[in-house]
Amino acid sequence: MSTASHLIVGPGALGRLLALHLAGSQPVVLAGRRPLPPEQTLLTPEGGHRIHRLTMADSRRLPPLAPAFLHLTTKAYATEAAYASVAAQLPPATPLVLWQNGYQVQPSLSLRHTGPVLCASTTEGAWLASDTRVVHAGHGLTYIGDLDNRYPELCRSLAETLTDTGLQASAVDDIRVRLWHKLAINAAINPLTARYRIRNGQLRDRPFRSMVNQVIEEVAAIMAAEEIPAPEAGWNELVWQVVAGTANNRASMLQDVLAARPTEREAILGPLLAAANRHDIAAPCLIALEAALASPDSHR
Ligand SMILES: NC(=O)C1=CN([C@@H]2O[C@H](COP(=O)(O)OP(=O)(O)OC[C@H]3O[C@@H](n4cnc5c(N)ncnc54)[C@H](OP(=O)(O)O)[C@@H]3O)[C@@H](O)[C@H]2O)C=CC1
Ligand SMILES: CC(C)(CO)C(=O)C(=O)O
Repeated sequence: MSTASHLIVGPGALGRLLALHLAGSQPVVLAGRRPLPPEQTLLTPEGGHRIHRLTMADSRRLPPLAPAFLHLTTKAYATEAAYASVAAQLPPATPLVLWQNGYQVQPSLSLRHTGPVLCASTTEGAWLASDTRVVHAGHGLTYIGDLDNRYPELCRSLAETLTDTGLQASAVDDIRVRLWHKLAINAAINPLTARYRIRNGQLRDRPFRSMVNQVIEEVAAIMAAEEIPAPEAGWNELVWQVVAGTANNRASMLQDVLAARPTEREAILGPLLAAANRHDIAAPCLIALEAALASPDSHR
């Protein structure tokens, strides 16, 4: 049985970014559902490149492995299926690391998986240029924690490993709050940019600015009811800072809509709408965005 330290399932933008950072110093296996060339190139934000020959595997037929970490880097809507396909092939106590945006898979898999479940919330940015190239668009920060704070040492050790490879990471004891803060940002930016096919910075213009502010108002009320502490600078500042910092970006949800792929709307809007329902809070803007994105016309 191989002692590959990191098994990464989901060889997309984030999975390859992670694999190509870890590969210089750690045993890594990158697993997916379709064959990819083992030689992979990472284009760095500084304009350089790193090439590694990665060990690739079919996620449905893994070689015998006992990894120190199983990283799931699929989109939120594909994560349960990816987990189901690999979990039975691995020792049940294998630590799992969930890299998804939103707050959908984190609570359910934390309950279901028998080993430790760590959650990563990252502001790294990556996109795929081809089957052999991933572009690291911008450096970010990654927070690692588990929902019940049962594995602080494991979180620290993973954060140190990631930082050593060039992905700056910290272990935190409030990952739930951090995931909800990121979800607030994604809820205010992604659905509107996807619905109106605009770049993030255009949200500052009329008529979108007031729509963003209305979404923030609804999100803030839901967060308060869920007892998620507001960021120090307030919800408005949190969102508008990210809009300014990513003004030229096409948000991931817009990219998904343009490429006719499913979006992560359920993982981002779903937990907010469920909480609004639980606390009897009106959320007309979030409901309208969810309905617009759920409609088959959203991809036209
Ligand atoms: N990219 C980024 O910069 C960031 C991404 N994130 C989050 O990370 C997650 C992943 O995003 P990203 O990397 O961009 O997404 P991608 O779509 O680029 O990658 C997802 C990968 O998962 C694979 N996959 C899907 N189902 C399975 C399965 N059952 N078994 C194995 N592999 C599977 C897909 O392969 P296939 O080709 O077969 O469909 C694809 O390679 C998302 O939740 C996203 O929100 C968070 C912060 C930044
Ligand atoms: C922060 C933001 C909105 C940047 O585009 C993002 O996370 C995304 O596109 O999903």
